Amino acid sequence: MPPAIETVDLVKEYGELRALQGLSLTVEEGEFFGLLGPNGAGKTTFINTLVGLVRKTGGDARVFGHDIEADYQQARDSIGLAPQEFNVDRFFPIREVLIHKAGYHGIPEAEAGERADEVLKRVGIYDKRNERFDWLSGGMKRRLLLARALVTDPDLLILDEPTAGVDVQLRHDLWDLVTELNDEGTTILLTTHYIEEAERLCDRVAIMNEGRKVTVATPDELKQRGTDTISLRLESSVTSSAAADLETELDAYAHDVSTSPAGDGLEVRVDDGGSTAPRLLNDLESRGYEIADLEISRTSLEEIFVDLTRSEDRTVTRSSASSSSAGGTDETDADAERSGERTETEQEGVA
Ligand SMILES: Nc1ncnc2c1ncn2[C@@H]1O[C@H](COP(=O)(O)OP(=O)(O)OP(=O)(O)O)[C@@H](O)[C@H]1O
Repeated sequence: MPPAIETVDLVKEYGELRALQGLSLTVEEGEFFGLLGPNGAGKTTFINTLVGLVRKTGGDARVFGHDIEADYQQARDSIGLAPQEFNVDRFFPIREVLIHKAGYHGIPEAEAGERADEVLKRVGIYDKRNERFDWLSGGMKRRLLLARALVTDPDLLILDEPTAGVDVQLRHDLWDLVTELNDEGTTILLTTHYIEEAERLCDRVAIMNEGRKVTVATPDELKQRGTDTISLRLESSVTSSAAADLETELDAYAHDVSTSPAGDGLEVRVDDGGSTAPRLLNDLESRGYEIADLEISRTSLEEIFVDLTRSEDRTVTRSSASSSSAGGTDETDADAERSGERTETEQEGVA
């Protein structure tokens, strides 16, 4: 079976700007794959390229072995996209929106109706089926985007920041639902700014920055790249000259040693806190320090992410904040013409 997504040297230029700079990425069938990166890293551009909303400038991309340009329809039919932005036709009841979507992908009307009901139930807004998009709450709108992505029963579900701005309860509901879908065999590509979300859900994550892949790894592998901090409280204080000596003495395994202002606290940064702590305790006790308390903390995935994507002129969105992006389409007329989906009646602009 070919990979769910395979891109080789994928390039997208918007005029002078290279939003994707030769991105090669493989997502295996059945994976739950996360795409992380600061604002403007190129995540939405990558997704929009896969679904034909943005025309690549160079490189290759295949979805389940179908070339996204030469075999556009097969590639597109296998993808369900829940985009970042609300782009739903506001004039039709939402059940009809879903039926139109299914119809566009070749599903007969009777079956489309059944599927619409099924996915509306699945995302928990079946009782709203005859209402228009504008009448739904923000959380219900997110649910609808997911229902629309699911109505074609896609093999690959792409979620572009599905939980941006939703409340905690809905976030957990959505997590449960996408986990269930993945367990049933749906491959999932998720972009998110919530590092906790990626850590909790994804088998592997790719970290992107400025249109390039920085790394691909499991969340655990990424965390192992970080350092641990051993925090100690001492019975007596360390003088500043003793602290400088300690730093030299522990140099064999400590990246950094710092003392608290009162001198009775020490923070020692090491690769592996668990295995280093006994040695550190010995070293300190043999120098006459008595330890009152010890705690080990790991570098969080968020800190590693920030380190990997640090850039002078960029503000990285931290996990406590949501984000928004243009993420849209500046597409040329030729692009618009080519991506027939953009002119679908049920959708405004893109999907
Ligand atoms: N339609 C467009 N026309 C011109 N430039 C664009 C367009 N869409 C995106 N860009 C630019 O391409 C770069 C990548 O944007 P993109 O939206 O793909 O990033 P992103 O990683 O999805 O960001 P975010 O996390 O903020 O959603 C940015 O510099 C952005 O300004």
